[in-house]
Amino acid sequence: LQSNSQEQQEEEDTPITRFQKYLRINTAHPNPNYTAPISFLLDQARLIGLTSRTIEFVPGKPILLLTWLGSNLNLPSILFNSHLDYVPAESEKWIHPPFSAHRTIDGLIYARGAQDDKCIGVQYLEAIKNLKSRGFSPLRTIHISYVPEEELGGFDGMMKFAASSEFKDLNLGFVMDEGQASPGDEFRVFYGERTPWHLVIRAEGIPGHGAKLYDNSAMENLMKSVELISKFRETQFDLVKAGKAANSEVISVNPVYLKAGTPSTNGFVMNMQPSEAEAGYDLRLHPMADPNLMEKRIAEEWAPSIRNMTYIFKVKGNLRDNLGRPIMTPIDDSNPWWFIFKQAVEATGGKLAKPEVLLSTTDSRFIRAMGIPVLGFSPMSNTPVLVHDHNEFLRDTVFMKGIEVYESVISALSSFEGVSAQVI
Ligand SMILES: CSCC[C@H](NC=O)C(=O)O
Ligand SMILES: [Zn+2]
Ligand SMILES: [Zn+2]
Repeated sequence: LQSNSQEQQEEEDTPITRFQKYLRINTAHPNPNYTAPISFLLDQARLIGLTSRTIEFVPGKPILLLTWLGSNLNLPSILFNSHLDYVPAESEKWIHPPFSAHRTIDGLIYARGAQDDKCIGVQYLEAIKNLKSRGFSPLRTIHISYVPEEELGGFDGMMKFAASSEFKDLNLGFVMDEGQASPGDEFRVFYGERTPWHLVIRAEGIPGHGAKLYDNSAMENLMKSVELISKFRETQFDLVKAGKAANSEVISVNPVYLKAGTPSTNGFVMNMQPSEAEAGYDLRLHPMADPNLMEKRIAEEWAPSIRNMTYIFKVKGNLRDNLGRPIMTPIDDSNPWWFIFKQAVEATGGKLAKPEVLLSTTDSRFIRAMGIPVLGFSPMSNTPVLVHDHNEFLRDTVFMKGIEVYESVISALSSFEGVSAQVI
């Protein structure tokens, strides 16, 4: 009986079943399907009455842009962004298959992407659909973007889009992008995020017999650095453990690979000390961190040339905008969007937690770097943070509440007339 009612439930066309359909389209790396989700979204957009455009900066990696024109085309527009891709999932380690979007009797929807970030991609559309059916008409133009490749750093997605003339022509005044779930009653909101530096350090030395003790081998030099980096990591982690800083307020540095040794047919040659060794690290820097100080530490302590070491950055995100300011969206009197957003959330009975800097990284950084204010927000309260984890889920009632929150947020932001000219 139960399975029957579940099947019936899934045949209906509701916001929840549309969410499930979107989740089931496999957009996991390394081979995300970008055509299927875009055709799904285009169907929705047509039904709702939004205009659409796809732009392809990199072949096979399209961006979908949906638009609801405002009544005053002179005012800067607003953008709601989400990404099409999600990270892979180890199916056999999940309690429900990650690509089936199973909804339990209790209303939990298990799926890769349920939190990160297909929820918001559908909620934006559902909210607009409801606003349209209530006869609302926006003053400012509303855009919704669906971008590829966020999970790989956005280099073939938002980075190219943000640098384009198409983006400039949108004349954006304010942008909303993904946030993160909140285990408590309050919604979380992000005004900035840490910047990624992907660092590779390399040591070279003369090879030698595995039985010989000698100075300056590649391995010895690399291991010295590994120890120093671990010590630095500990100083940062200690601040967090002592309650002196939040996780996102310190500099994190985590080893992600080690590469050394001379390969043989059954593993590695065991009696040879190798002539080259390298290690990869994922660093994340708070926007207020000093990038010059960090690079000095890397050059002088972690990869000093006097120990035959070199370093390169695979990724080195900017910490400052073109005017030299830390890349953060103001959340004070200087940013009226912040107050409109906050009021709109509170009007639905929602409460906001103290605004935060995000631990990880999203596409927002490319937009903030251009001086456009961005808030990161995914309306998921009373929900454990399961981004990139096994058993990612979202409760149906939380998803539905999020639609209501976006109705309020979208209508408020798109009705904002702007700061009136100052009277002298
Ligand atoms: C090099 S930026 C990578 C972006 C990625 N975003 C989500 O997890 C992250 O690792 O934070
Ligand atoms: Zn995401
Ligand atoms: Zn992610």
